[in-house]
Amino acid sequence: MSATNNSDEHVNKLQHQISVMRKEIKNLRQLLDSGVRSHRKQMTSLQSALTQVGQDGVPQSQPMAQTQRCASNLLEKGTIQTVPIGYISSCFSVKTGTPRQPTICGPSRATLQIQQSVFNNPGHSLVGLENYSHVWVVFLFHKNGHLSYKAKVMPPRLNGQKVGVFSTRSPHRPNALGLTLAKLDRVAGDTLHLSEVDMIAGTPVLDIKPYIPDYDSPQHRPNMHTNTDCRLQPEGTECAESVCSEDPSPSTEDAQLPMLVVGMDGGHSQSAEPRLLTWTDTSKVPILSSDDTSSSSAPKVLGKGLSTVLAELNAFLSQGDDHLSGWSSAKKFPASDGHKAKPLKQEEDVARPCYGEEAYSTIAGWIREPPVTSLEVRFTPHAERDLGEFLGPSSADSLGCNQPRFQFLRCPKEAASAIRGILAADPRSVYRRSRCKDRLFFFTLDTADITCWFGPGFAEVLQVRPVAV
Ligand SMILES: C[S@@+](CC[C@H](N)C(=O)[O-])C[C@H]1O[C@@H](n2cnc3c(N)ncnc32)[C@H](O)[C@@H]1O
Repeated sequence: MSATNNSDEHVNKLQHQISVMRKEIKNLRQLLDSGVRSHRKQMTSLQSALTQVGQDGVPQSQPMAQTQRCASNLLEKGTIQTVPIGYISSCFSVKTGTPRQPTICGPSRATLQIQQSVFNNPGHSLVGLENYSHVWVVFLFHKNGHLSYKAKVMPPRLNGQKVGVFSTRSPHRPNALGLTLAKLDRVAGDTLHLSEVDMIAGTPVLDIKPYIPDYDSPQHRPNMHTNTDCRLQPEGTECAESVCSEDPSPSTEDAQLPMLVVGMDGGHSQSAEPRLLTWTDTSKVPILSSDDTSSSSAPKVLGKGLSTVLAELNAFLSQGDDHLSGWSSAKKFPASDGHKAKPLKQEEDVARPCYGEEAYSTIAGWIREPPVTSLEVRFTPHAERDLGEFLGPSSADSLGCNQPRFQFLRCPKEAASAIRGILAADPRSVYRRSRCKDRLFFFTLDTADITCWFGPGFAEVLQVRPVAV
């Protein structure tokens, strides 16, 4: 009897506990709901507040993380609030008479001071830029007068003929964005000293990027694994065997580009990076010695030792102007000054040729000699087979089966080439590279999901699967 009473009591206690817990859960749910509601409200007001910035100039005092979340939402929709990083002071005050392109008038000079409202220490944002001779300036045509634009325009030099606005550099375009490649004469603290500009005073500048011929000039681009000939491999059929093997020979394009690359021991007092000197017009570049410069292999030239290269360069230059015929701008080139190792300080006038004498562009040494080495890329036989299954976008379905099909890439061989390029450059973040070395790495290329892993000095593709639809 007493045992039954005890178990009844126990059941009652349990039931009571359950009902208390239910109440607590209900309360928690209510709290959560109201929290979510207020969070949503906050988000909406943040978004509308953000859209106001720039229109009324009121700075937002919202928490950073929330603001960034909202800003990224806006970015994804293509809505951005631009904040000029500075305003041009230039020798041109009105549009009339301002050069139509920077190449028209080299001595056209300007300065750009980075605004303190953008960075607490504006000068910090320019550290390293002194290694470059040219910068892209992205700016607003703020004096367009009206914001109208037409699909077809009449470029002055076409004398009345019309062409599509996007085939021109007309200021009257949607978004009124201008792009000028300016010469960077000097960086002094928070200020850039420029020449070869075509912007009027007061022009709001949105961004500055270093000019890097390897990225920005097709004739200077290194071999990008793009010379795949899909015709050698019937699309999606017999590719599997050799689809992933590396091209044995360098591209002919590579061989034809005798770009002179000279390592300069800039004796840089602030950074250990060497500067590279590259001739911008490779077609006019005299070749120093067939062994060293005809192959356009920058690391090879640099690998020789800077002093040897400088000695060779000086020897070449001291041979006189005869060797420079057909290269008129170089005749005035200040051979010794321009090539001597010279400390580059931010606040110092850099020994660069004056307008009309420059025949080169310079870039930071780490662009071509980065501390991150490129990786060897391998495919497992399994991954090769996977990739060989894919068809090109226009190939006829073989045997009517449901083979995976690329949308953009022309054939598995081209895909293998793209994968090689991506992995050789080690796409991992610094964090992943150091902290999660052993993790599998996934990425998507066209319609293929790629799985790989990284070992010391190599990346190996393990699997290539069609993207799940
Ligand atoms: C043809 S645009 C080319 C600008 C730039 N190099 C580009 O390709 O985007 C150059 C002309 O724009 C005009 N211009 C320069 N700064 C401007 C500004 N802030 N607002 C409106 N027009 C400007 C000048 O008349 C100049 O001759």
